[in-house]
Amino acid sequence: MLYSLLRTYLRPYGGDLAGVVALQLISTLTTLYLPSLNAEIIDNGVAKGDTGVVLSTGGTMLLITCLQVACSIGAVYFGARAAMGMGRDLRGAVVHQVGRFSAREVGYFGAPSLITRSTNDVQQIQMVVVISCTILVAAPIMGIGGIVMSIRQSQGLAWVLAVAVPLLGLAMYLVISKMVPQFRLMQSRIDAINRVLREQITGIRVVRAFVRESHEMRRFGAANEDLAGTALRVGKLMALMLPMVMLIANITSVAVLWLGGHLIDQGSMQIGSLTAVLAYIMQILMAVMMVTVIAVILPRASVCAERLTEVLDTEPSVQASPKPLTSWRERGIVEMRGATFAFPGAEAPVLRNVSFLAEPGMTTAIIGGTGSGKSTLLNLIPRLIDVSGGEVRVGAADVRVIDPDQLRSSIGLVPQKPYLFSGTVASNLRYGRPDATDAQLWRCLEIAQAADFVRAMPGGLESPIAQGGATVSGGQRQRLAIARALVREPEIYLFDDSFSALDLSTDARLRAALAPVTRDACVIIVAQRVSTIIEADQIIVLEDGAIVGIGTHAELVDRCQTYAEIVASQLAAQAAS
Ligand SMILES: Nc1ncnc2c1ncn2[C@@H]1O[C@H](COP(=O)(O)OP(=O)(O)OP(=O)(O)O)[C@@H](O)[C@H]1O
Repeated sequence: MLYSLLRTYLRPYGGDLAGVVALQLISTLTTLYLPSLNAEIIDNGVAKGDTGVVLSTGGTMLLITCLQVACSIGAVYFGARAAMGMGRDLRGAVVHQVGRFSAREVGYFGAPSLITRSTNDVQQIQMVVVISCTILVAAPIMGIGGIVMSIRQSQGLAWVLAVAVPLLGLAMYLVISKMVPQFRLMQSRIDAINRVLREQITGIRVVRAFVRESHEMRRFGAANEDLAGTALRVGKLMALMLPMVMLIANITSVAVLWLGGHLIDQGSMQIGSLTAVLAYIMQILMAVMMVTVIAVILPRASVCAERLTEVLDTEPSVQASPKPLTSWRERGIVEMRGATFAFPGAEAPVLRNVSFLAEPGMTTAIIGGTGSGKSTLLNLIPRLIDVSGGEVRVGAADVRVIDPDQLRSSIGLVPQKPYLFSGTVASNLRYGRPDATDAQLWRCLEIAQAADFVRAMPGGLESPIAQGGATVSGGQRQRLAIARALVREPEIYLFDDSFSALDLSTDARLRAALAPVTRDACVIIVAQRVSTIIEADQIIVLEDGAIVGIGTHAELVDRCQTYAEIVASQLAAQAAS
């Protein structure tokens, strides 16, 4: 998976990668050439007292070193450019794909995991590319070249290499084979600690309110200990690697010196060749070390590639039609015909055979117990989810054949948990209509009963809003979200329990102000309070995902037992208070 991901996303950077290969090739070959020149200085310059050879060969070495440095810098530059470009493209592709997901896919992966995947996981893959660009070319050339060059210098010492290289390879294999499972474990430990931390930060008020700080500290402590323990095991294995390499390198050097000394004594080898062989041995061992670095980071990157491919290969369940309708008649009519919806894997459908018609100029209210499917029903209209059976129509067309952007721009949705973005009051209100004037914003704030508190804010329309709307109260957030939907002037308004955080008098004033503005629009209101919907043209009563009553308040009180019970329970509650 890592390979196919890299092949796809590195393709546009073929030129940069070719540059890396060429420059690394030159850099590594020059590194290999230097010990031979050093041998030349010792054997033909120092040993024979020829200063000319020392100076001219030394000068050549200096030039070659400069070339090597220039090539290494160039290789790092091109490698980083390819890796960063690939990372940017991959991150962009993942975020674009997540943008196409419906609530179903987002729910399946979970928001925290999608964020980790598009940031940390992409970073791991980027790191593999950066390191591979340096190592994958250099290591084989340095390793094989080092062996060839040292045999060229002295065949008598070749068998030392024949023992040392496999021995080092075996030692590395043993350490890495212990390390790989620890790395996999570490990735899941990082996931676990992220999960605990996110939960604790998001739910901090609940933790404090229920005095569960010490329990949560213990929970975090356990996750922290797990991660630290795994990291320590990996660290110990890593710490073992360098001394092990140095031990094998030093034993090899001693063997080469001992054998080389004998060969020099016999006159079959020169002292310069011996120093060159020693340098090549170090280079060969370096090459083996480099390969092990790749072997260490690959498993982690493979896990990340699997996670990213899973996101990229997931087909969104809500897809635009191949030939989407961009204009359709009667944009303000909402109709459901036998609409059924089941969450994936769920045994029973959440909505069953729901049919109704909501027309422009009409207010349709939906009421029902908790979990009866009210929000799910509303989410079907802007295609945040798609029906499992039946049909949802807006105007003359099935929502599945309408261009999703066009469909959604005809709808003003106020979700049950309204979300405000970091910015200002004005930037949030203009979210669905960037060209709205200040006067229009104030008008919508007046209708949403939000003008007074916005006026009281130090900056008015330009007052800052924190991420998620954390700096305003629940009721204020709800009213700003209502104003945001009004600014759009859509044909269809969907209010998902949008008046629940308002007191009764604000609720009544808001509905009174809303009536003239939404006169020609189709309004669908999900509500808990009967008082909010008492004047609706039609009320739909939902129970366990099915419609059990449909009509006006007066009709339903007589005809629908579920509705009559809701009314009775709320009247009793009012009387008690
Ligand atoms: N992502 C999900 N996966 C599985 N089941 C879900 C999911 N979201 C909601 N449900 C289930 O679907 C049912 C209907 O949920 P929905 O949010 O539509 O109810 P609701 O009538 O709006 O409730 P409330 O009045 O509490 O907001 C509930 O039983 C809920 O448990």
